[in-house]
Amino acid sequence: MPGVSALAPAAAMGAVEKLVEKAGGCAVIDGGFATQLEALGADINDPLWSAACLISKPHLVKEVHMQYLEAGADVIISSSYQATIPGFLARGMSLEEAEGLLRTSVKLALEARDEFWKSALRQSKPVYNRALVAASIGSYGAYLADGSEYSGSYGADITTEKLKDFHRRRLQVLASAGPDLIAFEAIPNKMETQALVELLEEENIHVPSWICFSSVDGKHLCSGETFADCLQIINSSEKVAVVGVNCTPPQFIEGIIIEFKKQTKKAVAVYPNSGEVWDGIAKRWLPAECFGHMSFDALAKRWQEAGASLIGGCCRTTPSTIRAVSKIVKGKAGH
Ligand code: MET
Ligand SMILES: [Zn+2]
Repeated sequence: MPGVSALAPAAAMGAVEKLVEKAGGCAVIDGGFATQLEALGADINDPLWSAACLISKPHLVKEVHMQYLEAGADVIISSSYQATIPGFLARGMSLEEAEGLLRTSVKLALEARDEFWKSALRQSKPVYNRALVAASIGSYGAYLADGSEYSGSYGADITTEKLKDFHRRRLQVLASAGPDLIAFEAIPNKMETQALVELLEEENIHVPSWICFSSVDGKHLCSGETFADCLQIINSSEKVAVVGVNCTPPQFIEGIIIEFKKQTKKAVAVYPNSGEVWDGIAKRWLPAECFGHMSFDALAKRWQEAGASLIGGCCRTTPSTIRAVSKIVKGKAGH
């Protein structure tokens, strides 16, 4: 059954549908995680990127989660995007240590959520919902850190089976660490989409997933393959509750939502980047190409009207972006 109708009884609703309903039809996702870690002084110029902080600065990881919760995020995404077992092993860690760090990423997000929720209840702040914790899983390309994250070209030797093997153990470890959701982020091609859908079945993962693609032209995945082809694969899976795009320029999002709404009944999540472009060679952000005169939050209102059920931000967005998004999509002042 793809998706659950708006009239489904509460008992039949999944965690995401319940949250979206509680949030008034549109839930807010957090913003750029690595971006905010850097803003707090962390050095993420590392093959493990933001996941390096799991080793050196776990208190900053928790602090970033707290800041996004405070800003109004209904979903926070763990710091495991670029945390991989082979990545940690290459750092000289044991398998136990590597798996422990993956679990730590979920634990830090759960602790932040629980502490924040406790204090929101104490202060009876009705603007907040109890947030969900999504365990982040980046693509194989994010692990390679060679630019293929945004090209989707994994080379002739890569097969669906190899991609499943790459993702298998991390998925098992993260799913067993107690998150509310698994968030596959910035998936750049169809082969990886197929691998993830098959893996969720094979491993019989009970935590609901979302799969978000990245796009550089607003019409295709980074690989050039169509959203329609990938959504068809995902529609057949009951394990995937949400589909969407992240780390994609904001000017493409409205068109993408319209396309997705034609192709799927699943809830649609969008959390674009700021529109700045990552130059992987020079390792710096280039200024945003013009996306009209609209601010990120004004665009978010249009994404909501176009049918997105979850809206947030990705790289180069910050807690103030999320505060503004939360205000505009929930129509509530006061964060
Ligand atoms: N959740 C990750 C982050 O915000 C997504 C990165 S997309 C390249 O750091
Ligand atoms: Zn991003």
